Amino acid sequence: MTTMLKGIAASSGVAVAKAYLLVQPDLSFETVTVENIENEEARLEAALAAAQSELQIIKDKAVDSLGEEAAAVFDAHMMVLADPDMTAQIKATIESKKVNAEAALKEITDMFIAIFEGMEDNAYMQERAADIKDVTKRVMANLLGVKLPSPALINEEVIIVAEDLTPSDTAQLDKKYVKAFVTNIGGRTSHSAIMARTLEIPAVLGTNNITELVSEGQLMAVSGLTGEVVLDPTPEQQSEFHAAGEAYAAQKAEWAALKDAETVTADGKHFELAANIGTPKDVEGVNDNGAEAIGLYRTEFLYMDAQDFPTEEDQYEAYKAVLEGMNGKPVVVRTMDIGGDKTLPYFDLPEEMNPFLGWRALRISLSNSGDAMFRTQLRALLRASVHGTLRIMFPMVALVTEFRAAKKIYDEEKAKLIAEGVPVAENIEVGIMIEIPAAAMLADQFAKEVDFFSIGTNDLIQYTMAADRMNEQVSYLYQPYNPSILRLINNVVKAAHAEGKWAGMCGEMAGDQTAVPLLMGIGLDEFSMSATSVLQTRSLMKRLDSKKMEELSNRALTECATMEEVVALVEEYTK
Ligand SMILES: C=C(OP(=O)(O)O)C(=O)O
Ligand SMILES: [Mg+2]
Repeated sequence: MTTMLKGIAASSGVAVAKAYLLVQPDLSFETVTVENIENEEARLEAALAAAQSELQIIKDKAVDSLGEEAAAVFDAHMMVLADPDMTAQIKATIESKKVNAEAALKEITDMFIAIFEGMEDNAYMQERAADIKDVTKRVMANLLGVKLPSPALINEEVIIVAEDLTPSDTAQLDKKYVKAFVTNIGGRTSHSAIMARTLEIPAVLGTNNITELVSEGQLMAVSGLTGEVVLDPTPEQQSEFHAAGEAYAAQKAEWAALKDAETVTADGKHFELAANIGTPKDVEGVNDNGAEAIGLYRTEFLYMDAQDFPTEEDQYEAYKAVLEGMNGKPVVVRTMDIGGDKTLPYFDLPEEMNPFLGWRALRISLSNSGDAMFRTQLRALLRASVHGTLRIMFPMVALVTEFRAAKKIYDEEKAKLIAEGVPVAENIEVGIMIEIPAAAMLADQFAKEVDFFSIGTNDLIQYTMAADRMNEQVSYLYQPYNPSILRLINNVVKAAHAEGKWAGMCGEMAGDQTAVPLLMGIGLDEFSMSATSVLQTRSLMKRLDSKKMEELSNRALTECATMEEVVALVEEYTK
């Protein structure tokens, strides 16, 4: 029977394909007495061999998409599988206890895990314990004949269904086969949504319970334009979704004609259209979509995709590649923003009640344990600065004194490099993100000391509304067009201009087609968004008159009490 549901439209595009459940299967089993020992040992051998070949394929794919170093973890897994001692002990247990392979596998691997985990001050052995756990799951799944989800093994067109997707899950999705994804949690500004837009994979998030409603292989139709998801669509519904997909493709082709056009309004005012990136690989998409700059390079992905802190040299290479790839166009690099929903396996972040209100981003960089990491990043950036137009930005600034402390460290590292005779570019702008209401309120004071602002609305909205950006139950409070948010933004832009500085925006609101007319009216200088939204925004700006948008924003700022009133006003002014 056809089921329809609605989630948050998080990445544009339409798809009709079979569901692929990326959820952990039930690996429970009964311990049974077996007579046929040989048969049990053969089952074990077969499961080990199947797990080995699955891992080989996963590893090969990971080498292609993430590089040798990041894929090395799978070598460790394959070594565990091939360990003759462990296999011998499992077989010995089957023989002596006359139990099924599942029970013997569990008994022996549990024993190894307990021994390794017990070596508390030996990080290497702790990691081996984690490897054994991972590998055991795969062998157990093969014994039980259930499928362990392995997105890297997908070789037909599917729609991924999951509770949530981590940035590294998302990075492994192959666009050739993954036609869309649908999740239980997350919203437009969650990192899975941002990655989906970068990869141009349609996505609907925050459906609450899609993982319970859909079964493996069930046909689904998904629209990342409207947030609609249909299970077992009728042939008519399938053709409707296909038609919507074609209309969207035609629209995209129209926008593509604006790739080399200037971003000017109908009355000739220029706005800078920039793109956000997560890795040097994304630069290609930035140029393909005709962006004029990179307004946010989220460097934390460099840290998240690594097995250990990235070295100064590794970072230098990444920053250089991005600067060179942009051919002299400005690149705003944000220093690392770890914490919140972004954790590092090799860095001990404390368990917190409220990670988004906790120890994250610049707060880590300015602490004793983050100091060395921060200085390494700044040195890599300063060294790379000669390869293009670099701007540096600090995330999560609440206090003027935090900016001063960060700037002092920056000045120290710059002076050291110059003393060492290392060339450093002369005019590197140093600015801050405005994503905490305290900084938005005090923008006039900050503006005297910083070179620029970039408003991070993803966080600014969640902190202003006290509504977690990942929690769909409070997503109704997550209101970019609420007059309170517009007033904060207006305060920031006007404060910057009063000091002769520029103000941009790198939160997802900058590419939101309802927000853009308001932001143009407020006088935002730079709009940085998913690369895939740039051309659509250029097309919108070309149609609009800047003076009329000023009138619109003034009215929204002074007359409106609710988001709905603002939206109605935008509709009236952009018809
Ligand atoms: C751009 C932002 O940063 P992130 O989404 O990485 O938190 C923001 O908060 O708006
Ligand atoms: Mg942020």
